[in-house]
Amino acid sequence: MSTEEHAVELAGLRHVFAGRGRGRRAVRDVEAVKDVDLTVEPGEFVSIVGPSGCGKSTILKMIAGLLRPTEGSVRVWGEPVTGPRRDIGIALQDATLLPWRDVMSNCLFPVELHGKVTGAARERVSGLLERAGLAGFESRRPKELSGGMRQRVAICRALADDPRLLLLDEPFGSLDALTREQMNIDLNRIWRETEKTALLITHGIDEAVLLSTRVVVLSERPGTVVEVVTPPFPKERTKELMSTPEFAEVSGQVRDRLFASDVKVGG
Ligand SMILES: Nc1ncnc2c1ncn2[C@@H]1O[C@H](COP(=O)(O)OP(=O)(O)OP(=O)(O)O)[C@@H](O)[C@H]1O
Repeated sequence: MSTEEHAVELAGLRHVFAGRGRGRRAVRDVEAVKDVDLTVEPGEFVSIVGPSGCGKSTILKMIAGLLRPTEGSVRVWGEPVTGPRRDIGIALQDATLLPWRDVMSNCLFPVELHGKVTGAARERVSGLLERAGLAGFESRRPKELSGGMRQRVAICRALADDPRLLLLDEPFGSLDALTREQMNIDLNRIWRETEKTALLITHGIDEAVLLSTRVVVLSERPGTVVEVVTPPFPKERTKELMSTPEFAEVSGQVRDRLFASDVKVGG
């Protein structure tokens, strides 16, 4: 492990999805991301925003070890990523909970995959569920929960094996605006209390500014970093913050860059 330990280090990252076939039915190669350089420090909450299809999920999958870069390197805690890692937790847009398992055993699933479920793991999950406002729902099945509750379970599950890095791909994309705002406040609290490093992909500019220590703006596909905005707010974020002129200014900065980034960078 390197002495200077970044949580995530992306250098010259490029990914091309290979095409297939020939002639009129051929599917062309797609260059999803290129020249992505980004470093995330321990304890940060970094959001990635960018136009639809600019390669955000592709970047996340490469960090998670689910997809190999065509060029460049991905390091997590100083080590090259060669496949899925136990110290990375992931939550996606769809909660993808197992319908026949209750909340507790859904959360314990990644712990089971990696070994034995100990009393300590159960306790950790109970603590997470409590922080997520789900105490008392441990024995419920996913279908007995609301959409927001299911997403909270998915985040608890991502944290269940005590990962050092949390990867979130549009986890609240399917929720209504009000629930989403509440989830953001909850996620900020969970992030502060668990002291994890988090990387979030989102289409929500306000969500990114509200949650993040840094917001990374990508260009249109092939996605590359065009701006990094640092919201100058304390770690604890509140709903009230969103109505301040300072918040509006930072959101405006991200929004302007995002619309400007609709212009292709580097051809
Ligand atoms: N498995 C795949 N095979 C081929 N092309 C793919 C594959 N996955 C993604 N792509 C292409 O790569 C590009 C980037 O996709 P990606 O899902 O990373 O974008 P995104 O920024 O996350 O999009 P969105 O914001 O719409 O969710 C898109 O053009 C997409 O069509």
